[in-house]
Amino acid sequence: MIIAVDGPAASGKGTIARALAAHYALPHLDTGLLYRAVGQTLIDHGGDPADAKAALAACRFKDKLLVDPRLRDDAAGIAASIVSTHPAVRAALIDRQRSFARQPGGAVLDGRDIGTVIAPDADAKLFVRATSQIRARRRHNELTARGMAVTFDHVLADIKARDKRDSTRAAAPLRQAEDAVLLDTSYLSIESAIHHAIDIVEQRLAARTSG
Ligand SMILES: Nc1ncnc2c1ncn2[C@@H]1O[C@H](COP(=O)(O)OP(=O)(O)O)[C@@H](O)[C@H]1O
Ligand SMILES: Nc1ccn([C@@H]2O[C@H](COP(=O)(O)OP(=O)(O)O)[C@@H](O)[C@H]2O)c(=O)n1
Repeated sequence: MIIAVDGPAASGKGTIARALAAHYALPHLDTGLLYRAVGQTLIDHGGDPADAKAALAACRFKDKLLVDPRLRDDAAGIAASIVSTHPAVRAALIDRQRSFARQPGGAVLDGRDIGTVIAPDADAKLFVRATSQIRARRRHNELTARGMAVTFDHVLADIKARDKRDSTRAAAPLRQAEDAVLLDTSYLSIESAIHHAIDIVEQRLAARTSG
């Protein structure tokens, strides 16, 4: 079974994808980390994320970078959202994501274009959203808990800029797949968001077996 979980920054898609993976005993891939690794490689080497050629070269990052905690920083997120606008970067990362999705037994992937581009044939698709204020509050809490000195207003501005870039880019923009189920987590606790997500997947599976 392939489960696709998409949505904007800090909507809760990673939390939901990890919980679904644990519930169904499936492997999970946070595809945002791949773009963050490309962004971080450029930060480390003084490259410009807007330079498509430099960004493509940075796609050859070492796998050990994927566990580097710096990938969770704001700077890596912003650089990721710039490198991800280059079609050549998206193309360089596509095989890895598609083969993860198609491994025997299936997988859960979360990102921006899983339901639309990476796994359009996924068995269940969720589109997770929350208001930008609530997402900024969550991300701000997360960053300050990690000791980063960043203001709420700064995080909110970053989230809005990233939303705009992710949804207006020409290559694989952030959008809800037609057959994805919308899950608004704005006023849901983590537990209840996970509960709703499992319900959605169960309904999809039931519809598939009865249809
Ligand atoms: N429903 C929720 N209510 C409150 N906090 C949440 C909820 N879902 C996720 N979070 C918290 O918000 C932050 C961002 O969640 P995450 O799942 O990493 O989002 P995304 O993968 O969409 O960027 C994390 O600190 C997470 O624990
Ligand atoms: N499948 C994906 C995943 C991430 N991305 C890009 O990578 C950036 C970082 O993704 P992320 O999922 O780690 O970001 P958060 O939602 O966790 O803040 C996003 O802003 C997107 O621009 C993408 O283009 N396609």
